[in-house]
Amino acid sequence: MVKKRVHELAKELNIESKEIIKKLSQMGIEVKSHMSTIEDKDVGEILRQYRKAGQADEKKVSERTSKVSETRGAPNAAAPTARESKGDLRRDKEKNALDAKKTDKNRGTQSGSRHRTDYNRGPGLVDRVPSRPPDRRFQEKPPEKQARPWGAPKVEQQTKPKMVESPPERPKFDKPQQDRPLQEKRQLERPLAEQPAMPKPTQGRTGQTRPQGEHARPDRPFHERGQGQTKPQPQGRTPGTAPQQGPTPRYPRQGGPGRPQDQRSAGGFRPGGGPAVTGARVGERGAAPMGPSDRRVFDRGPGTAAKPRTDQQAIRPMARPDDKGRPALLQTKTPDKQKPVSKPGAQKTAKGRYEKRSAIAEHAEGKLRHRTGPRKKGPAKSHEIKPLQPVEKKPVILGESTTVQELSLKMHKGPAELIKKLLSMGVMVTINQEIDTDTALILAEEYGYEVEIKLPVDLEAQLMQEPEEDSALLQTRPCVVTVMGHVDHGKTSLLDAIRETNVTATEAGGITQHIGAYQVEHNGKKITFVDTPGHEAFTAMRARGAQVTDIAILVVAADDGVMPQTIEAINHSKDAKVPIIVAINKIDKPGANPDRVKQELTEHGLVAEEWGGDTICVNVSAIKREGLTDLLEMILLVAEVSELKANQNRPARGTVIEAELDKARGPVANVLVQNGSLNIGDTIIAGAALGRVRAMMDDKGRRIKKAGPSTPVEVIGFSDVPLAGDIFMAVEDEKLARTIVARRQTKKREEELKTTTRVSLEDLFKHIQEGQIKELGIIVKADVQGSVEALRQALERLNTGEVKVNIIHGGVGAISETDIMFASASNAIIIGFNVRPDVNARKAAESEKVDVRLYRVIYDAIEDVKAAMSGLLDPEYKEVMLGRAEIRKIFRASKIGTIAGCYVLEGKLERDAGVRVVRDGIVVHEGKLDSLKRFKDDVKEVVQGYECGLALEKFNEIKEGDIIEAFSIEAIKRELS
Ligand SMILES: Nc1nc2c(ncn2[C@@H]2O[C@H](COP(=O)(O)OP(=O)(O)OP(=O)(O)O)[C@@H](O)[C@H]2O)c(=O)[nH]1
Repeated sequence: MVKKRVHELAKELNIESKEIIKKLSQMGIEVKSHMSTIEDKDVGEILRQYRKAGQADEKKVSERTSKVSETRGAPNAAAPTARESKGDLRRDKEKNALDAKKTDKNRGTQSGSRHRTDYNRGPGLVDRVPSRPPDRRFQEKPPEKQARPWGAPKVEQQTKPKMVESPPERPKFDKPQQDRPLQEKRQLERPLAEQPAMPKPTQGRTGQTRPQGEHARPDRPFHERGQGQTKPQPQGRTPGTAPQQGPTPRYPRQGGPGRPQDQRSAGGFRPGGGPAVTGARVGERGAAPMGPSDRRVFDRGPGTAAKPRTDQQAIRPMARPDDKGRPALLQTKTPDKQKPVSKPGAQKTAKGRYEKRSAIAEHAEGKLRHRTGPRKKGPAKSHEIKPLQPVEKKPVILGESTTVQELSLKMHKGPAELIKKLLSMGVMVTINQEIDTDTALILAEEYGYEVEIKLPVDLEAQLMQEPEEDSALLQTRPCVVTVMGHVDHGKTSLLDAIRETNVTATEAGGITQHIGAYQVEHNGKKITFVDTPGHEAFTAMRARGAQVTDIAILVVAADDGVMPQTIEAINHSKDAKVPIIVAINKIDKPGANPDRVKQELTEHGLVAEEWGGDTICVNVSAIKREGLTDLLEMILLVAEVSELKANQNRPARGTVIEAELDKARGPVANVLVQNGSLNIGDTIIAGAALGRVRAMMDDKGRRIKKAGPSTPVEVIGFSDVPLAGDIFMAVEDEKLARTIVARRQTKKREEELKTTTRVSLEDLFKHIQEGQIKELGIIVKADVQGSVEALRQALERLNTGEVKVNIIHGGVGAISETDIMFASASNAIIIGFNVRPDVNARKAAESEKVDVRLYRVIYDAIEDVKAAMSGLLDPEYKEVMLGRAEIRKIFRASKIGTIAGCYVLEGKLERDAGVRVVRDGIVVHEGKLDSLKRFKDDVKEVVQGYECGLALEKFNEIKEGDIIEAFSIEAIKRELS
């Protein structure tokens, strides 16, 4: 017969092998391990001892279960007493073990064996396993770990009332159902974090042999000690217990972590599983194998009187906003005294959490709701999910101008999208190109943006702003007189006569070519005269905002009468609201007729005083110096009536009359100080020129240190040459002046780029239509003088009523850089016949944007000009220069012909390009390439810096030094004019 091993016997007895070993040791039998064999007699002895103990257990269990049945008023169908079969020892033992575990579990112990159950039962059983102490691991666990699982029957509590230390409090567990709401309410009033997941053991500890005070720590609250276990659970909880970490299980688990599997199975409840021992009892109440929801029903049933509060703890309802209408039991409101550890605002936080969940849920469903009531303050506020608000487009703030990129950032649109949009609007821009405010405004409005235009602070206006004058500081100033009139009516002669100087003699050709300003004194009063070459300068000055003159002297030759420029001068003076004094000059001449002049003036709104009008007319003779005094007196009279005053104790301000660049002195400006005083050392600004007054000369060339109002002076010290008509001023803030000058220079360059319109045959008709061009200047260059003359005559015959052809220059030879510069200065085009521009001329033509037309047939040149003047020029094809090569060596081959060894000077030569042979600027041949080689290989192209060999189609008369020009003809799109 095979001997039993230790573990086999232990398994048979459902105990641990260790206990068998210990038992054998007590019997004086030493075994090494659980695999050791045991003699049959020893096995019999052990079995005998355990059977004896098992019978005692059965008896006790039977007694307990009977009492439970009596207490619950239900038949004890599953009582162990029903089992009479002594042969089924193992099942009996298991049953006893299960009952024992239930008891232990309620005590808070984790005894998994019958042995331990026996150990707790009394001294009589301890002797059997004296060496095994109680398992402290489970007793020392936190209360949550020792809690009785939900659903565990309270049979032991009922069957062992003698173990309860405070019997009078027991009825609390046996309260009828109507008392439970209060209990549940207390349970719910407790913050979730305070509530342990499991009920604390109450009965279990009382059933232990260990003295009550053993586990009770003096520093712990009373209810955590042994005495506290007799109290109802809600009150027996520890205020201030550490908040439970992690989510609270809705239902207590039957077998928590660390619990032996056997105990779990013996817990009396198997969710979804077959009924265990206590499951049978559940079934007695009409409950089938239950799920979690069933458990709650079960625990709240009438038959669960002994059940304390586990269900409320497990299925504690969450705080809900609709608690108001719910029974008090389910409401979450808690009196302050019932929540000793609840933090201020905890209730709101819980609510806020709920609201957050609700908001998330609503958001997920796309049902964003709008809060109608006032928003509650508190911690929950930060957790709320606000409903999405429609994105509001902020107004686009525009400045003076903006780039496409800046606008795209402001409008949150892609630059490409804006460029595309602008293109559809007919505006072709790049990403970094500036667009004006109007365009930006339209574009922003296209995308539904509001636009705010905030122009930067206008420093210019700030500078130009005239300070308010204190009338007490104003003093009478000399009047400024401008002399105007038709050509050769004697303006300069009259001034000469007045100044008693002879300026005319110094003028080249006797024609006034610059603006002069002079000051004379008559009867102790100064008069400043400004001589102008004509009305255009006058107009230009006014266009720049300069109201230079106080009185206009209109010179009309008595023998000539009112002429076109006289009329223009009248109109300008009227437009400037300047009083006019008519000087009828040359009265000494035999044909002089002042009355006819007065008559003619009346036709233009100037009626002489003697004829009942208000126009002063003075008969003068500049040559004979007659009537000059009368004229001066009339000037002073008008000035007096005008009450011309100025403050000479303020920074100077005036107008640039003329300016030039002197080789020795640098920029020199003739300025008229109109207000304030200009001093040496003053920082001055005029247009885009900045400077500091280094020296000043009066109209007689004398150095002065100060120039008061209405004083013409020559100023040295400008950094650049200002323009005639620019307003100049002395500024105290040099930094501001520099900033403004920099801006003006930038603006000036931009305007120059915008307004520079070079005439070309392509847009000639457009300019003619716009009235910008009334004369077409042409420079003719040809290979021979005969061609020049032929072209000149042919072109000059093309004059029409709208435009006149003016051959400003004609010559023989290649087109030079000088020709280009001349054409640029005259805004003319260049027509080349059988000639080519040299390298410098080509570069100059590109930079100066001079239109250079090259022809080999005179007729073509004439037809082009004719078509351009009539708007019929067909610019469908345009020659594009590809490159130039110089012939450096000539090779002659009998089969091929003449081969040119070339060096590509610029660009490239292409095999299929058109070529032109240019010798000394003269085109000697135009045709195509026959071959293009690099060494022995045919190539498609040869670029700059490389040598090549080429042969021309049907042309062998090439020479070393000839230039081969390669070109292509490109079709260009005709634009509608
Ligand atoms: N007989 C006579 N000749 C005069 C008189 N005044 C000017 N002249 C002559 O007229 C011609 C033109 O005189 P200017 O003083 O140059 O005339 P202007 O109006 O200044 O001419 P621009 O400067 O070209 O506009 C000169 O030959 C003068 O000698 C005059 O009172 N009598």
